[in-house]
Parts: sequence; C-alpha cells; structure tokens
Amino acid sequence: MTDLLHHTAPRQPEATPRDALVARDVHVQAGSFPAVRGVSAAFRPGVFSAVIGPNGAGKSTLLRALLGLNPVTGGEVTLAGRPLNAWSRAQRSRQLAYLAQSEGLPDGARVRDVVALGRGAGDWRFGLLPRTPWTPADEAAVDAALDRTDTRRFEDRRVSELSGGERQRAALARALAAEPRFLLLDEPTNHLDLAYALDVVRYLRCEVAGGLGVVAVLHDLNLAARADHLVLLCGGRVQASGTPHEVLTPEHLHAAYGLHVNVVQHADRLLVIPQD
Ligand SMILES: Nc1ncnc2c1ncn2[C@@H]1O[C@H](COP(=O)(O)OP(=O)(O)OP(=O)(O)O)[C@@H](O)[C@H]1O
Repeated sequence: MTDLLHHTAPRQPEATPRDALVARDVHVQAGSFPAVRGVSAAFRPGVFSAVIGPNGAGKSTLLRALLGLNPVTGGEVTLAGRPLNAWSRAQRSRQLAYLAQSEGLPDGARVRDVVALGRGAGDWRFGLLPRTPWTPADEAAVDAALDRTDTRRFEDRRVSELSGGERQRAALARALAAEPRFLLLDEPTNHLDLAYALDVVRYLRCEVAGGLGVVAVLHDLNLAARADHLVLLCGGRVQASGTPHEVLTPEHLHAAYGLHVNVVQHADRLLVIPQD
C-alpha cells in the first residue's frame, strides 16, 4: 500500500480515494507469458491517466485486467474498495466502459443506433435488439453522448460511410452513453491524424472535468504529456508513475525505450524529442 501511494500521486493527500480503480501487485499471464508482473497503480475519477510504455510492455493486458476481462493470477483489482470479482458483470459494466484497440462497429447500422448500444440496447453481434424498457433517460444519455463527441451531425449516417476518425468518435460516443464512472481506452488515437487525435484527447479532458476517470493506453508521449497521471510500464512492471513531469524524464524513457530523448517544456506542457 505504501508503495502504491508512493507511485501514484505523492503530493496529494488522498491518493486512493474510496471510489478509485486500484491494481495491487497485479500479475497477469498472457497465454504462458507473464505479461504483467506485480503492477500497483491507482486510477481516480476526475483524473486523466495514461498507461505508456514500449511495445509488449503489458499495457493492453493490464487494461483488460482492470476491466476484469483478463483474470489476474496474483494480487487484486478493486473498484470502490471492493474486489472486481465481487461485482456482478452487470454492475461492473455500468461502472467501467471499454474502448478496445480495434473497435468493431456494425457497418450497416446508423450511428445513433450504435451509440444506443452503449445503453445496453442490444449487442450488434446478435442483431440490434431494442432495450426494454427504453426510457427518456436512455434517450437523453444518447443525445448527450452524440453532442459531447460532435457526432450528432452524422447520427443518421451508416457506420460504413464514416471515415476512421468519425468511426472512432462514434465508438467513443457509444462508450460515453453508458455514463460510466471510468472509461478505459486502448490506443484511442491509433490511426488518427493529428487533428482527430487532439479532438479525442480534448473530448476526454472535458469528460474528466465532469468527473469521469479516464485510463488510456497511449503510444504518443506528446499526447500522454496532456494527461494528469502517467504509468510507464516496461517488461510488465511499473518503471515510473506520477505526473508527466515525474515520469517523462530522459532517464525513465531511456530505461523503458532504450532511446536518448530530450524533454523540453513548451508553453504549459512537456515535449519529448528523440535524439536519434
Ligand atoms: N495470448 C498470448 N500468448 C502469449 N503471449 C502473449 C499473449 N498475449 C500477449 N502476449 C505477450 O504479452 C506481452 C504483453 O502484451 P500486451 O499486448 O499487453 O503489450 P502492449 O504493451 O499492449 O503492447 P503493444 O504496445 O505492442 O500493443 C507481449 O510480449 C505479448 O507478446
């Protein structure tokens, strides 16, 4: 526990509030490979956390363990102080939303119907089933998610007619429609141009300001520098965690990526520039 407090937010008196999503000494096997080896980290509502690290560091495996999708083989994950497996699947899915790396969306469906899936209105793999009863609160949550991701203007278009960036925003709207306490995203800016990638980060920042806890796996360190809290993984272990200033140091990045980098302050944030 002491170690956990030290790693997460050393200057904040309440590093692990009661409503946090917490990994304590978590180990996860991926097949026979120990992909996550003793990770401790606390993720809080109202905080934008990013999990960074080189390819194969264990980022996706950790994210799936935080969602209860990968069983932990040691340690535990707790949500609001209760072990994740003490929550029913339905309770858990109301608290934790997931945006996977390659989010499969039903090509033939309208964007609005896809966003409605976030309310549990069916599963596209089994057909778009209307949720019953469908309430005004469900309708309002879909509207709000469309507005907050700027997807309402194409709510009647079919997924097959969207660009990659529009598709990603529709997927984000679907996740937000669930009104989760935490949103966990695996490389949400993958394949997006700079403008779309910044849009996604901007939308996430707004949600965080409204109290959502965001945990995003990010490869782009200059996007990750916009997060509040970073966890740098390497070889399945935490190399460093804390604020961007604490984590994005030439020493930590050299240890994790084997690269020499310069880290400079630009306006109100850090820029990581490889020397090679
Ligand atoms: N089913 C599996 N069987 C064996 N090894 C696996 C399996 N799934 C993942 N691994 C290994 O576990 C390690 C961690 O994988 P993971 O996908 O979590 O890493 P990552 O940090 O998300 O990587 P990337 O940035 O490349 O997406 C990798 O070395 C990977 O090869």
